[in-house]
Amino acid sequence: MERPSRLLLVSQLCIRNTAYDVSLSRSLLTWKRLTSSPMYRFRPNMGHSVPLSEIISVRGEEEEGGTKHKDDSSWKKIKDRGGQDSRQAFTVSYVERCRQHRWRCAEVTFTCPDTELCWNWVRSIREQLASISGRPRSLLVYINPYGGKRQGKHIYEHKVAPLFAQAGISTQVIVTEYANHARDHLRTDAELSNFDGVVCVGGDGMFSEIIHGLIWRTQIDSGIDPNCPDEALSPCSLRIGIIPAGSTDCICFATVGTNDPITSALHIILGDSQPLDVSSVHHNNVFLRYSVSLLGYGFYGDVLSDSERKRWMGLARYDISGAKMFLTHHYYEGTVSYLPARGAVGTPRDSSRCRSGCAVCQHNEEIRSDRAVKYEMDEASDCENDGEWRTVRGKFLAINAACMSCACPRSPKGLSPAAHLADGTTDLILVRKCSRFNFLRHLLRHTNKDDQFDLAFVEVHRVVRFRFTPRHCQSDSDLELELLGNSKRQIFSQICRDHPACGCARTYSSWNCDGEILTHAAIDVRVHCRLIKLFARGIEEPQVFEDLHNPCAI
Ligand SMILES: CCCCCCCCCCCCC/C=C/[C@@H](O)[C@H](COP(=O)(O)O)NC(C)=O
Ligand SMILES: Nc1ncnc2c1ncn2[C@@H]1O[C@H](COP(=O)(O)OP(=O)(O)O)[C@@H](O)[C@H]1O
Ligand SMILES: [Ca+2]
Repeated sequence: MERPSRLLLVSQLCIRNTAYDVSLSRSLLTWKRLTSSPMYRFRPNMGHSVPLSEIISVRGEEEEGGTKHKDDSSWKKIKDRGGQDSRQAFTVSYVERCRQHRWRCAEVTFTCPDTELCWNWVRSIREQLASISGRPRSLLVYINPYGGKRQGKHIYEHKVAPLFAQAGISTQVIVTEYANHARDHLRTDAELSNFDGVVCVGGDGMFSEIIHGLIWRTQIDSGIDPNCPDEALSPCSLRIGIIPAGSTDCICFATVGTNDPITSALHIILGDSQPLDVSSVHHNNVFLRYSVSLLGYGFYGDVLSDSERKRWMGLARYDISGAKMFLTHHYYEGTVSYLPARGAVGTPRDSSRCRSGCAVCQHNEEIRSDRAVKYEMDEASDCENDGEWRTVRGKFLAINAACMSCACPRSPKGLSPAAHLADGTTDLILVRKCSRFNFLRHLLRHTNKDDQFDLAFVEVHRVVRFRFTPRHCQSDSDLELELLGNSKRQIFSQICRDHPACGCARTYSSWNCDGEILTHAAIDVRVHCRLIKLFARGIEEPQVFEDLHNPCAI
């Protein structure tokens, strides 16, 4: 156990009638059983340490007749059951790590011999907590009541709000009334200076609304034109917390390691910060959307278009549409050009993964800033100036770009398992036309340990920018999917009905952009390194929590 340096307080206090040596330093709260009791003499005395940075709150507490009366503000002398001795108690709530990256709120209650000492402990711990920088005091919360299983409001009220209250965080809560309510509120109405962060209760689609509002607002406030694909965008200063309450929730899963509202709430309370790359998507120099997870044309675009019509089925819609699109086996012709990430450490085939405090992300960030200083250029465009565009033409079943791993419960390692959250690159995955059997092999490898890229018809490139032009668009890039409209779609679906499960070429698919359908097939995508920040820390390596002592050992 780390020996706390410069102790602020040391006392003998009791936990459940057992005496402990308790100490507080600037970084740790430690309690260790006194060994004088004959009962414990021969048992190992490990002690227990909680980093100050993982303490949620401390509160004064009265213990009377076995029932506890919480009292945050005032301190009263209380009597024990016999009515003779006076005792005071305080309770510390802290983060406890459970299996599979889940966090829980654990509590330990210390009883003190006198009021003065007890008060001293509470005051000292509170002072240390107040000196931790980066913890939010005030949050703007958006709840999508219709996301996922429609549990957003319930999840927030029952699992999250009590924790925020306990941590002394004030909130303004907005339950959205229509799609894009949160986006539009953030763009124009929200008084952002009142808040230390924004909380999104919903799925990937809701998160997408939040980042669209926040990024847009930040650019307008900084005098940057978000429509220009070559502009270096200004990073958003407010962090975003995700309380998962949607269908896939891959952004939460890939940045925290689990989809659990309590774990997410605790990351927000501790004030974690995880920067995230964002891709901007343009069509003919007109801004379409931002993406942080999956940009998918072909298979994933078709699955999303089809599943939107089946929303009433709930979460099963992705399975039904997935199976249908797999059988339909459409492929699409087009040209992909991309700018490889040069000078960046890491490749999409690495066996190492982006984890909390990722060295690859940090290294690439340093390279970017060094270059920017050296060549006096903006950081976002430096990779592009010395790069060489490459072009791939062909028939594709799927074209996917993953700015992050896109891990989710359905695919725990994700679409691109070695992708990084904040390295300024996206992994461009090209799945060429192949047999259904081979495509199934590729898809199934998303769900097991085998490498989904180790197949002759799959290629993957780590890029900073790419463009896609569908074949029939090549001479007429203005063609809009929307204008294609129903007439052409009907012709194609007629053809497909005439040839069931034909595996035929369709002219256009659509792009699935973080769960939203894009209106154009020809797009220009550019990665903006660390444009936003989340209240998260990336997925922790397992040994981080194995090293920490388990309170159950007390
Ligand atoms: C035959 C077996 C096939 C298994 C294939 C498993 C691959 C799963 C890869 C999923 C990648 C998910 C990327 C996240 C996408 C979300 O933005 C989007 C929208 O999520 P939301 O509904 O808003 O939570 N969900 C989907 C399925 O397109
Ligand atoms: N009040 C609302 N009514 C209808 N749709 C909404 C509302 N608030 C948000 N939305 C939209 O609902 C869509 C799905 O939300 P999301 O929370 O991502 O759930 P899911 O993961 O189930 O798709 C998003 O595109 C979002 O814009
Ligand atoms: Ca990335």
